[in-house]
Amino acid sequence: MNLRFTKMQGAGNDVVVLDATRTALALTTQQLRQLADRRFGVGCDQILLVEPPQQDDVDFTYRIFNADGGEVEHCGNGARCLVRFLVDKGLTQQRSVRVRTLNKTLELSLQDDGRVSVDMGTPLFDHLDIPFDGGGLMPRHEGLFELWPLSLADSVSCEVAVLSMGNPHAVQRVADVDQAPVALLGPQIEGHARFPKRVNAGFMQVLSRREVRLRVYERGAGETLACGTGACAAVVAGIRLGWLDEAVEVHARGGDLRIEWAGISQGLRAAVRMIGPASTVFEGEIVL
Ligand SMILES: N[C@H](CCC[C@H](N)C(=O)O)C(=O)O
Repeated sequence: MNLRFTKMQGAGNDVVVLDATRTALALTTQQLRQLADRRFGVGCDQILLVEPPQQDDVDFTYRIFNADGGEVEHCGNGARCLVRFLVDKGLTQQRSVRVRTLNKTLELSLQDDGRVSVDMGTPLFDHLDIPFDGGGLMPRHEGLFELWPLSLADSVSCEVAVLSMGNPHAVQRVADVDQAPVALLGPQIEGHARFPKRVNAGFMQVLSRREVRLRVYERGAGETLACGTGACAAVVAGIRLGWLDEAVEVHARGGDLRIEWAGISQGLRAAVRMIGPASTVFEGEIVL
């Protein structure tokens, strides 16, 4: 099969975008993995498949596949790339579009400065929604947001905040992200038994109440240069834990994201807003 694709990146998190708005496209897990492979394929962290809407309150369906071929619920950096793709390809005449993922409806808006603003929806904290197995332990009292201990190999343990942005996240605070053992602990946290659907593992260094540095070992992709939902999860966790204000600059290794969540002043059901870059790197055709 010859397949046209567009290679894009948002803060260094790179994606392959496939247009299935006019012709249906069904790729096997093996084909997805090959597409994402940096030697045998194009190479990317995630593959985004754009399809016609399945419901009348959205403009497109937005499907996301990790480099391991698994379909997932959300990709924040990918969402920014998506609206840039839709506008550049003339698939929409609007500068704002609504898209539906597996479990979320997102509003994406192209800003005059070229960055993209995304309404990332409401974070979820109930362990069943993440999902997270607290092992019979429950928050010490209703509504308390706290860190949970995870036992790892060689008697190592860490404490993580757990929450969902539609996809699962476990965020820990570290003194220095450059020194954080992401390669060692990331895979152990990703596959930890307390996360039935695995998890994205965030490592956050708090520089001030309005600025953090973040590294994320992503479920199904490994460490990426940025993780949009990971940035949202880290800021929401930091706000609920009293470390951060309601608007934060997140410095990822591949670029900067602005995350806003008025979850304290407007209640936990407030939506998270993410603003950041998105750009096309190249177009091509691959033989799968
Ligand atoms: N690895 C994530 C999907 C991509 C998320 C990330 N690339 C983003 O920008 O949000 C997961 O399995 O939930």
